[in-house]
Amino acid sequence: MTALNKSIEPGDSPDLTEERASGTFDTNAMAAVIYGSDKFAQRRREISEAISKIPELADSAPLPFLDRFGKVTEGSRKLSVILENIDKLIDPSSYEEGLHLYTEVMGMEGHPLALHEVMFIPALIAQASDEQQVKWLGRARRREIIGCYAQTEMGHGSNLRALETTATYSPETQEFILHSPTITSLKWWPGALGKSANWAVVVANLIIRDKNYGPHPFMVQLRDEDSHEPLPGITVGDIGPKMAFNGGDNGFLGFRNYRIPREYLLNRHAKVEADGRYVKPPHAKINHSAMIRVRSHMATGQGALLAHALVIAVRYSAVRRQGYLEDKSREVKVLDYQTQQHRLFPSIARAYAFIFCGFETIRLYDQLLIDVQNGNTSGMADLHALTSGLKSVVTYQTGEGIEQARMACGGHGYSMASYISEIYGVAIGGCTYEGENMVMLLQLGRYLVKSIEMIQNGKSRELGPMVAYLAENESEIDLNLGPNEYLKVFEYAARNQTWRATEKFQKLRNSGMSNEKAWNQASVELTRASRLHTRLYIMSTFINHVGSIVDQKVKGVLIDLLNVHVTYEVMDIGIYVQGLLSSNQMDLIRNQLYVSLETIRPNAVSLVDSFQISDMQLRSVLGRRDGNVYENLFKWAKSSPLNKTDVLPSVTQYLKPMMEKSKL
Ligand SMILES: CCCCC/C=C/C(=O)SCCNC(=O)CCNC(=O)[C@H](O)C(C)(C)COP(=O)(O)OP(=O)(O)OC[C@H]1O[C@@H](n2cnc3c(N)ncnc32)[C@H](O)[C@@H]1OP(=O)(O)O
Ligand SMILES: Cc1cc2nc3c(=O)[nH]c(=O)nc-3n(C[C@H](O)[C@H](O)[C@H](O)COP(=O)(O)OP(=O)(O)OC[C@H]3O[C@@H](n4cnc5c(N)ncnc54)[C@H](O)[C@@H]3O)c2cc1C
Repeated sequence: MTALNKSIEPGDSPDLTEERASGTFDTNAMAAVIYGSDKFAQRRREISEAISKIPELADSAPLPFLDRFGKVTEGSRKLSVILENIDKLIDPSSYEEGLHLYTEVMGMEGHPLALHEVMFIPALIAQASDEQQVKWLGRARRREIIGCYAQTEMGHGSNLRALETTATYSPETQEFILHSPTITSLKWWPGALGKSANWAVVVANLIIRDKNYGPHPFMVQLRDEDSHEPLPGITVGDIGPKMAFNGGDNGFLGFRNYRIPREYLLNRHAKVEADGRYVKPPHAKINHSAMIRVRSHMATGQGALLAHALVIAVRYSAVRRQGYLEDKSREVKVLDYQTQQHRLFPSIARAYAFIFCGFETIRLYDQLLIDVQNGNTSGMADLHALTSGLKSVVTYQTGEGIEQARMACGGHGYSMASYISEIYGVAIGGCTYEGENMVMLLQLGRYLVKSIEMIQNGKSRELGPMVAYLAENESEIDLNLGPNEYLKVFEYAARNQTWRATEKFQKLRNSGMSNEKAWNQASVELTRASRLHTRLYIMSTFINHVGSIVDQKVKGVLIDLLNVHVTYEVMDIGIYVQGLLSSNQMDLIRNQLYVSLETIRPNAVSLVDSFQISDMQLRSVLGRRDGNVYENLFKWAKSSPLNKTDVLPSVTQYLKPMMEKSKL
């Protein structure tokens, strides 16, 4: 009989083999659920296999041992090997296959095409007219040019209305003149801008005859396509090392009266005629669409990052033995401690929840894109509100989960051999990019306040399906009935907090305070409402997704995981449900959580194996598939450049003379 867990191989650590043997479901079937289809899960495995057969695609050294220059060079080197072999590796027309290929080979530290695929091409698809797409999209897709998305400035990120870069239209020459008037107007942060990109989608204020029409996207050539030297009028470079993404070249960019043709305004939606007449877009915020796209994909992306950390921590916890339970003859696997399970299993549930929730959000974005291309922008506000909250909650909780995973690995978690700190650095970048989390929670807060105002004005029937619960009344909760009852608990918490926060805002405003001051004074409460609303959405998409699964064994374990999720999440928001649940009910939930941790325990390793993240992609000594951690940890340490010689020049030059001097 073949094992249900497909990761078992001879030579593996017996501890991991034992864990895998206790799994109750087929990990390939679970991978099909995680990656949307059996076909794609299978393609991922085939691509990983094909990559492993090309030695030049492997890291030339463990990435933590490379300096910044080495990391940037390594990214470009591997990219060139990928492109030489691309037809052997993937279907080049598949975005998903490409993403898997890049993630596996490049890792997460950044590379020259990261923003090209994630923002530049999508911005062209969403914002360039058909004619402009003929001109640039094919070139971008064939990678004849490398692009980035340059919006944020040194002095302005969250508040787009304050951007300083200008694009002034000159009807005489039919050109836009791009200019950076101050230091604070320098574009600052765009990924791949510093050294790699030769084109950019630049967001600048459109000025026509002294009137400012606000931020618009322009296609701008930055570097000569032959020499790669910056073009006259362009100042560009790298912004220096960061917390993570150090294989990437986030950059700065300034313009000195730099001219581009009128046709370089991305004009699918807004246009400037030759005589300077402005043609308005169908929605004032349509220029923000590249950001909505990235935010829509962030739940899946962050779920994957959390998954990376959990693969490492759960596998390692099954081979790490420390202390005793009943049997004093052998130390136990640390995964058997309830505290360890409480640290890790709710995060496994969240990783699955984020991935499933991401499917739904991407579907909503793809639908919106079609609608907008057909001139229907009515869904924009809803998706903007939803994705603003979602990116904030998933990035924060992912960071929390990764940090717990690191601590769950004890001392070795702190070593770069675990690679967890790199994953953490990458993940928490998401709390900031695509809109700082507090700012985005307040965007959702605005939407929630408006929803309450609709109810107050007798327009409950006009509420969208995601906020309809705000108009409902509390009902009795019977927690024995399963996940849907927990959903009602969350609805209660989100509804109560949204009403309380809105009423606080309204009361302050009615007391004579300005709208802005009242908003500011209610803002912490509003962000709390936004988080609860978003967590409700995540829970409901998790429940719906599990309900749709056909394979009964997979569904069974996901129901167990859902039980971990709903009980943990409700305990976590205890303070918001005190008016609904008695202390007996809270005790009941707490006990259900502890039982559900025990229930999931035999499947813990199989649940993380199902993410099917190869060793190459994981880059973690602690998280190796075979569980042979200790001998490889020693090998890894020995490969440190510091160990090339027994006596370092710094010892000879400084420490020895110091010790000699002290002897005198
Ligand atoms: C692999 C790693 C990749 C990393 C890549 C990273 C890339 C980046 O980070 S790119 C740069 C990202 N930058 C941001 O995300 C900036 C964040 N700020 C904003 O998005 C905006 O400034 C804002 C949304 C916070 C506010 O927009 P603003 O134009 O200033 O609008 P108002 O606050 O006045 O709101 C007016 C009105 O418009 C609604 N609205 C705003 N955005 C949208 C939208 N995208 N779609 C639909 N509606 C939108 C907003 O809700 C307001 O509505 P009302 O309340 O009805 O007035
Ligand atoms: C890894 C990484 C990659 C990036 N890639 C790109 C890229 O490719 N292209 C690009 O254009 N940009 C990029 N950025 C920039 C990024 O989008 C901005 O840094 C981000 O939007 C936050 O803006 P800020 O830096 O101005 O933060 P600030 O707005 O200065 O935030 C500072 C503090 O002020 C608070 N704050 C600000 N406004 C308000 C408000 N209205 N109400 C309450 N609190 C407020 C925030 O909550 C935060 O606590 C990247 C950033 C990072 C970290």
